[in-house]
Amino acid sequence: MNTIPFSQDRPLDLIAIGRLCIDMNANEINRPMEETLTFTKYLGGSPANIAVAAARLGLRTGFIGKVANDQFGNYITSYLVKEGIDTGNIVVDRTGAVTGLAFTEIKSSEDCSILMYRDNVADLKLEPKDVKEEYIRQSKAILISGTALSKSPSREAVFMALEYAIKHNVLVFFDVDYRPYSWNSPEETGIYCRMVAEKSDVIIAGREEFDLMEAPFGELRHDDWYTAETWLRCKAKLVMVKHGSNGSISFTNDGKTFRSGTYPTIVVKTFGAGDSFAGAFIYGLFQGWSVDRCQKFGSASASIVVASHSCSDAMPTVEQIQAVIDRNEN
Ligand SMILES: Nc1ncnc2c1ncn2[C@@H]1O[C@H](COP(=O)(O)OP(=O)(O)O)[C@@H](O)[C@H]1O
Ligand SMILES: O=C(O)C[C@@H](O)[C@H](O)C(=O)COP(=O)(O)O
Repeated sequence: MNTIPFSQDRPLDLIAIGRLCIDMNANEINRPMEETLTFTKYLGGSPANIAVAAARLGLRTGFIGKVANDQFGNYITSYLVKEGIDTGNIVVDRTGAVTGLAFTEIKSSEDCSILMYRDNVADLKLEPKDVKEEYIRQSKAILISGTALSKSPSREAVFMALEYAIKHNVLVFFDVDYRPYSWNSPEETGIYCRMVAEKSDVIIAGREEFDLMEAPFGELRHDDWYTAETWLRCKAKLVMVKHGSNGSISFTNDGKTFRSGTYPTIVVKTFGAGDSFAGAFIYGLFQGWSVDRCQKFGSASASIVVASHSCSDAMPTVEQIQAVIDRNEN
């Protein structure tokens, strides 16, 4: 029996919901932003990156989101189409909102940061009426990205998607994807993310992100076992705690624990690890693999993306990920 039971006979495997943006990644790496002259444009936004990862691996993937009515918006939609992602539920904003931009600074392989331009962004203008019950009903799973909860009306749109998913037995993946600049306060983040986590089947987050959700409700433990107990007591079947270059640990509702380290790689930049990890991990769950194997697959995928210049464009194929695993096992 699969660890994660998906509804069968649905035309789509995964629908991601939330941010569709642009990454501008510094071409002159190992330099501060002040000295960076040129950037390369890529599709960005955590759920967009995860959707590309999933589609490249062969999952039938769709997206619910809102893009600006401009050239960047057109670029985003056409990139997704090229990747075979269903864009029929991506709405074009008509209020003059803009595309979110992430300028990345790659100072060294350990020291990277992002300057975000996210005032009046189209992705956070997604409205409940943009979320179609019939579309969600057609999928085996949805992926909610926490940043979409940071502002209304996107927040309500996500809750609508969550309720439709529960109603139609669509599995809910929740990636907390904490981006402080999107929120008014850590308490606000904690409370809204907690409301989604309580109803999610699979929760994927870093240690600090779980701390945020646990913080407003008692003593902060920074403890993966406490985290697992907290969320497995709710609806979660699987809790994944990511620990950056120290790997990850996951817990399932049948009392099992799985650990994964990382694969050796030449790191160009740190970002993109979480999105590639999530995309490949989710793919593995769809194949009915053991959690252990999914976690290794996710980790191998991340090792490829951190060694690349981009996030979305660098998402690997099954064969590329398997080659990393094989190389390290022989
Ligand atoms: N420097 C690295 N080298 C190899 N793999 C890495 C590295 N950093 C992260 N990973 C892999 O990516 C996974 C997710 O990374 P993490 O940094 O925790 O996510 P996020 O990017 O969301 O913060 C880790 O559990 C690990 O498997
Ligand atoms: O999510 C964004 O808006 C920016 C991403 O496209 C970016 O490249 C990134 O930070 C990836 O996130 P991660 O995988 O959690 O490191």
